[in-house]
Amino acid sequence: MSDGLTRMPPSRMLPSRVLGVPCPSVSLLPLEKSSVLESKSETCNVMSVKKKAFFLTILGSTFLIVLLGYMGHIGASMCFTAEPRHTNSSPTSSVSTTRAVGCTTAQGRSADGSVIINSDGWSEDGMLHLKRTKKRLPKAIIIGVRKAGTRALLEMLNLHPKIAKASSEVHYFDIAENYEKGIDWYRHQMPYSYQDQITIEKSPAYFITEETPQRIYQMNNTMKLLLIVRDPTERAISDYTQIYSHKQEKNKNYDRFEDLALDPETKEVNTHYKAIRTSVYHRHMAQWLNTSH
Ligand SMILES: Nc1ncnc2c1ncn2[C@@H]1O[C@H](COP(=O)(O)OS(=O)(=O)O)[C@@H](OP(=O)(O)O)[C@H]1O
Repeated sequence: MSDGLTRMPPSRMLPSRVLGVPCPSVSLLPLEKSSVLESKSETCNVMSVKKKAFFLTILGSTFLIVLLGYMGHIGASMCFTAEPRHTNSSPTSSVSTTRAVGCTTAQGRSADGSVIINSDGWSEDGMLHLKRTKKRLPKAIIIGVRKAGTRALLEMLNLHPKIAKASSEVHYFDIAENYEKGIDWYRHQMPYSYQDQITIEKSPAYFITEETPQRIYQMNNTMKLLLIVRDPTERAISDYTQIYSHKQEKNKNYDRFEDLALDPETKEVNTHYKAIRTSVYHRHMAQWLNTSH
């Protein structure tokens, strides 16, 4: 009595290859020897199952590796600081956003020192940002005055889509250690921006630092300088209060404002005290006005 196995075409009954691997012990068997056939078939089936399991494991592992690699890519991308503000700030951004993924550790720079972005929208400096954006030197700087509302001014300006602000105070022109790092370092502190945007940074200490006007002038003599001032006495008190609270946070003592602001002997205003000195605007302004000569 035939058992079904013998009625099957050889190719279905005894696959000569299992997942592309030859099964020689089976492919040479005569069809009529059904008993042998069955036992061999079982052998082959067992082997086939093993091989299938083996190759499925390989396939599964490959899939897992690819999946993990993809997730790793996403994870890496998420580590970077995207600058979503630009997403809404350019008419081209809706197209750019979908392409703005990628990361690499290479430090690619163009001849003028700008960070290069390749055609896929991948940054060459390990940062995630939008295609066609790059780090550019500022065209405007809020130079001060400290405690006069410089942060508010920067944030308000930054509401405009054509403005790209540096996220923190850069202190390039007033701190010698930063200035010595050079113009590329300074550019690197800037946000990614489109060509038609104005990059802006604020470092209120610039206004009162003697070297700053000349340094800015040397870098760009058409730089737009923004100065916001406040009632000098209120500004000095605000300045004192900030430092006082920092001292308190560290459980450190700090003199009273009147003891610092007034000369202890003459009781005149102590213009050597920094909070007062900063408020004598005309002295600092003279430095700026004389710079280009
Ligand atoms: N719109 C507006 N009008 C008036 N005053 C304002 C405004 N925005 C900020 N401020 C006050 O400015 C003080 C903070 O100034 P800055 O942002 O320049 O401070 S800092 O130099 O960056 O530390 C801080 O002053 P004090 O509160 O006296 O410390 C802010 O309250």
